[in-house]
Amino acid sequence: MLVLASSSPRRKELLSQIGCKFVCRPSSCEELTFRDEPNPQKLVMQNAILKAKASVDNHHKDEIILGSDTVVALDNKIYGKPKDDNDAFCMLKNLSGKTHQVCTGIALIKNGKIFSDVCTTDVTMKNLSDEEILNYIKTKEPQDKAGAYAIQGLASIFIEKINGCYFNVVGLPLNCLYNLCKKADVDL
Ligand SMILES: Cc1cn([C@H]2C[C@H](O)[C@@H](COP(=O)(O)OP(=O)(O)OP(=O)(O)O)O2)c(=O)[nH]c1=O
Repeated sequence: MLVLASSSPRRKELLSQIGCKFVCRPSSCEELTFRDEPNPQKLVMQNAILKAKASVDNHHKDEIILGSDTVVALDNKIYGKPKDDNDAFCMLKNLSGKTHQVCTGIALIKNGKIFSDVCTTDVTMKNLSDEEILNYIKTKEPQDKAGAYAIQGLASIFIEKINGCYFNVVGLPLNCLYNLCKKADVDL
């Protein structure tokens, strides 16, 4: 049985979309921040492993656990979920008119063995006026999203271009996950 170590409704939807049978077991763990690991790819991979490890149930050693973590990276800065509306404003103001990277780390634990990978997508956002940012923040969509936007939601109108996996931006790179499962001999 596959266990999705996540409370993200997006990850749940994406995994359901490919017909995978799984249970959700969100865990709470102390995640690393950019202060611990300034490299976004390494950061998300380590956090994905931490999340997966926190959901391991030692009574069910046959379970396969999937953890994941998404951040937005631009100009040597890493953006997670905004703390508040001000934080969301600053993030969107910085992302405006630029191309940033969205990195998602995924980690599978099978029989105590860890398999992990990371996927990166370039996302180009249009120039945003302060009014557009403020109106968007009012919708509350930015609150629980890395980089304070949801490509799959209202922010879709702000996205000029993407290069790479779309599902990675939403929180679960499906092709990357499929490849990792093959490596770990896990049947999705
Ligand atoms: C950039 C972007 C992020 N996101 C989401 C994906 C992730 O759910 C979230 C980043 O936060 P994460 O900390 O990666 O995940 P989470 O807290 O939502 O869930 P969990 O730790 O329990 O697995 O941002 C979008 O939904 N759309 C987007 O366009």
